[in-house]
Amino acid sequence: MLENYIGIVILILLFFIVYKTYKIYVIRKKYGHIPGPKTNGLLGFYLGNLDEALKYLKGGKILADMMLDLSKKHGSVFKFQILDKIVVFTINQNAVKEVLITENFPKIPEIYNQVGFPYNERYLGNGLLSNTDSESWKKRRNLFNNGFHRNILMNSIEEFNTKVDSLLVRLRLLSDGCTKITLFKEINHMALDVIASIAFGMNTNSINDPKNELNHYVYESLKGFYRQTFEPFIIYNPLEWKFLYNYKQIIRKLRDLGRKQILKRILNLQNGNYVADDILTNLLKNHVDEKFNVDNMVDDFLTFFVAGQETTANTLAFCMLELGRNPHVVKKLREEVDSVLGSKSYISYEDVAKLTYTNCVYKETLRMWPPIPEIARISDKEIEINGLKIPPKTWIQVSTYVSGRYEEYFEEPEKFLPERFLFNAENTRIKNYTYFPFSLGARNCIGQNFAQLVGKIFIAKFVQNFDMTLDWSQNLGVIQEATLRPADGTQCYLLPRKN
Ligand code: HEM
Repeated sequence: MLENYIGIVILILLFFIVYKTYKIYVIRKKYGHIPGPKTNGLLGFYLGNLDEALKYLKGGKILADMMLDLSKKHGSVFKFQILDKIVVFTINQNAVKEVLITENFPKIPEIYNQVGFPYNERYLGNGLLSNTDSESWKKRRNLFNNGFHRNILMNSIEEFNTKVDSLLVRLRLLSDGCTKITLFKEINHMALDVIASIAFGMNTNSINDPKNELNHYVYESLKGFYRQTFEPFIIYNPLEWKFLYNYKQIIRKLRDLGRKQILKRILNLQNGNYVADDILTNLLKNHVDEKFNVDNMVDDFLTFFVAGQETTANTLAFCMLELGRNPHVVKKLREEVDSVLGSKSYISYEDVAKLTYTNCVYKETLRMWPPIPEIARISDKEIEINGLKIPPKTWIQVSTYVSGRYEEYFEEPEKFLPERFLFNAENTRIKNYTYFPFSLGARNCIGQNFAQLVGKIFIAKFVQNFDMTLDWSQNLGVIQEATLRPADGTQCYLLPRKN
């Protein structure tokens, strides 16, 4: 009996190995005409370039650096293999345009389902970011486009100022020159408050009360989510089941919070009217399945925090790191800020438009340190890149990180040079489709104006108010989880500005 079972298991295993071998043989042949890194021996046949990727990670580098090194070696289009998957990577300008704009190839369900439903739990669900069905995405995007329009954001300028000011008040209390401050953490709280307030009319005050429920659950939900990306087999490990159970509870609590908030808004009860939680929960039940779908709304509620909070905070934490390394940039920034604002603390929309150099500093930060370094899509027709035919159903990866550091596109790419974004009369300094930290085309970032506004206001007010010294003992490198982030979160010491 036992021998029979073992025999069956061996047969299934053999069948699996033969199937995988054949599958890998076929895809390697299919993409044989595209250049790319070699794989090592028999193991390399099965694992592809996984060993090289792991070497980068173990060496404290990020995968985006591996792509950069490969593009220096193989040019603007190459392929790499991870297990039984071949990905075509490109920073070719025409290809970037074709993939993201002209053809607008679909998002890859295998990747975005992990964002929507990690461990089969509804997280961002079918929200804007993770939605892979173009028709349903279009309807939702149309719903939200207006809310993020420049004119609407202009009307919120006071609130942007207020939230940044709240953070400045807190930083002032810590600016004694010897208290170590982790700027990423502080800015992350502000980013949550500003999204909560402007997008949902919520007053969260994470800046002074980081333990508030929303901040806590968003933070914890992201932590668990990252593990899925880098430890895909966690679900099969019984020792991790407790973690998974707790993680799912966190997501459920976060979604409950979102549901209640949305209902409060819908029922227009938020203006000081207290509604007990259990009443709200009952109201909620009655609203499900009516003409609007509350679960879909919760998807987007979470999406705006998950897509907007960390990206905004990472960018500003990177920016502060670069300012710490480049005092001459701070000097120039201050000259601009002083001439536009003087001692004024309120920054109007018109002021923001005048902060040209500040804008360049923000853009240069995103060139070097885009929080979302690469984007993958799946082709739904054959395309040609540099004369190479790329078959339909190919995973194609494009990368603003690699483009932004590619010498053919940006001179002295390792240097932080905001001036490169000061456009000359012909507006030709930045080559087309080489810089896209907010992505391009129909599925670009809906929050980009929002992020830039809060970013520029923060940078201007920060240099207007503080002298910063970086803690040089911190890890000044970068980590790549779901997003790129300064490894130690930009640790520094602050003093009130002297001159
Ligand atoms: C510096 C800050 C930010 C950066 C660098 C950034 C970058 C991006 C990128 C690259 C994408 C495309 C992702 C993909 O194709 O998978 C994206 C999409 C998105 N972002 Fe942002 N983002 C930022 C801030 C924000 C903010 C503040 C919000 C909202 C408050 C936001 C909301 C979204 C949403 C909802 C999407 C999905 C859009 C769609 O597919 O229709 N982002 N973002």
